[in-house]
Amino acid sequence: MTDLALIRNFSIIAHIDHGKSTLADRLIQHTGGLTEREMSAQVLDNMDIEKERGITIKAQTVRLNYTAKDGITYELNLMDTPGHVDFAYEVSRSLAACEGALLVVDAAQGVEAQTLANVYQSIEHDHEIVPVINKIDLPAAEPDKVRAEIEEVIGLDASQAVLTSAKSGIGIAEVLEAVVTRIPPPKGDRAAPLKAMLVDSWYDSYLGVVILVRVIDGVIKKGLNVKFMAGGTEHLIDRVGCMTPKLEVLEELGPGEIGIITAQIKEVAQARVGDTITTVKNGAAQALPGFKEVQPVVFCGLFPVDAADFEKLRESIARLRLNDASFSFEMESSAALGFGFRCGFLGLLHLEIIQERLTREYDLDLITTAPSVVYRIQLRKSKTDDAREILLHNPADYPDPSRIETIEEPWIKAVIYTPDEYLGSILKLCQDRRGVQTGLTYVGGRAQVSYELPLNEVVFDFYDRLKSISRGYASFDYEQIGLREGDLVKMGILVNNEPVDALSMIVHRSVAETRGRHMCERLKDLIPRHLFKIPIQAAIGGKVVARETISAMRKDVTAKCYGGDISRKKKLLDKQKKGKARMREYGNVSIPQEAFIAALRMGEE
Ligand SMILES: Nc1nc2c(ncn2[C@@H]2O[C@H](COP(=O)(O)OP(=O)(O)OP(=O)(O)O)[C@@H](O)[C@H]2O)c(=O)[nH]1
Repeated sequence: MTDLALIRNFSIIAHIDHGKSTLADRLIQHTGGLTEREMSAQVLDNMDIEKERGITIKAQTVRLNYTAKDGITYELNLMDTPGHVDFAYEVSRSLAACEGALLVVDAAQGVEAQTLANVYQSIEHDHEIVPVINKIDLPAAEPDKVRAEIEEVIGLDASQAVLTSAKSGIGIAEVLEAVVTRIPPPKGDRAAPLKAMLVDSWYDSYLGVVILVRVIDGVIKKGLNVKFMAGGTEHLIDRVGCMTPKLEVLEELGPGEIGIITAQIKEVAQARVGDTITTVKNGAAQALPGFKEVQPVVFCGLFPVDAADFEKLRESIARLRLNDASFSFEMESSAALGFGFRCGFLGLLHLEIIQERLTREYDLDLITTAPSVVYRIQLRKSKTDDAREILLHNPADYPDPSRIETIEEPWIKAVIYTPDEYLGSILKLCQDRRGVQTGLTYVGGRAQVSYELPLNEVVFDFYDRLKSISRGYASFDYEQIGLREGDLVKMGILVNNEPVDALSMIVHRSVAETRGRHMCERLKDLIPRHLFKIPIQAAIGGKVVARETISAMRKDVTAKCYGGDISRKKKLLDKQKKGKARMREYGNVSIPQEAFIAALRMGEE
């Protein structure tokens, strides 16, 4: 156990790409946590997909032993936080485990939407915030301007901001000194009943479920019987340690310390982020505040392209779920797609990550149906059924419209930060997505716009569109603000007069016709011609709101080689067959896999 006065717990908050992971790696290197050789790039982002996309998904923590200028060796616990809005709750728990934060701002880009969102959270946790202006090596760096911006926009004193280049290693020692001298040590009582916050958990193939904890009061050690207060389960601690970033086994973790424990737990679902850990005997009476059950907000169906892969998909999903308790799945069957799973995610990025891992790590070809949010529907009484409330996760389960009293949809509050010249197009985008503007301010040639938007309008491609119309300069952050009633209807898509349930979606009546028209136009381009004419229709109830027709193909593809080289003909047929494997048959129409996702991108409106 370390004396409380010598502990510093801090996190790094930053907008995506401002250099958080690079700085973290430098701090580890400087304090000797790893030798140069062990120092593979970006130690903290240890998942492949994280590395590829350059974003942090899971919070990780490392302990650094730093001997400061005063000659004293301090225990620094550096918490890496996820850098994406989908993981906001995990961020809030990581922040709650610290007393301070380094606020990393890119010297060329300045303050961005996500910087603001995270810094306000950090302020709410009463953190001491140390501004770090990074990337000062860039020719476009303007540290003085960024310093002024931090003061003006966030209201923090930035006169003592540390200037760094994490890439070339400038200012790293200064950052460590600032952590020791400016961030306060934790408080805690060793004699009090154990109270530790479960900050994060992940699955390790050797250790089983590993739990990251922050001890508030008391002591946690091997052999202790503990209770997870929200989860209601009891476990025997079999290992206590910390990451340096290698695992180092410790005797115990005392108040104020951050470290890891294992307890023969098989699934991360049992170790819920934000839970309070106490002893079974003489434990704490009250749990720590702030625990929340995470709920998936975006749902979609995942179906194997090849029905024979269903079992493999089931196993792969179950395995992924061992390590990610925040996504949910249940079996679903669709008339057109056969057997698959309805899965729930924290957001679109989370959806993409899971989908990508299934495709890549488990080698599965998947069809993803239209993502949908969760709607709350009040049903009227019918002859056979009482009035009741349902939660709709799947457009295919949309009830008989005559029974619907009200439908409510989730809304978000979004903050967009953009250079002035893109403001007009951004306002139009938000307006087209049924947004309600709630604020607009200017700071140094940049606009900060706040909008309330239906989540349903954001889940498809809002972020991509925002990035493309602002050439990547606009940034976006959101939080959920609850349900609101809306005039929402189910729009079905018929291909050759057959409903394709995987393409049906819930839309607001005011935009249904436009969406329906776009969808039909897109499908017309995406579905190959057949030997017969194919009508594509968008319909609400029995009413067709848009229609396109794919004209018939004139000739059989092999007709060209009639009487010619037989091997060429065979090749063509093979090619066709391969193409077919990635198609889905609807009645007698083949729809390529890409059509399912591509058709959902709303595109220019
Ligand atoms: N020129 C320059 N580039 C830097 C510096 N620090 C980081 N970078 C680069 O900026 C990019 C983003 O850095 P990361 O450390 O991955 O950013 P991050 O903030 O951790 O990103 P998330 O994990 O997505 O939040 C990388 O290409 C880094 O090499 C710096 O001081 N100077």
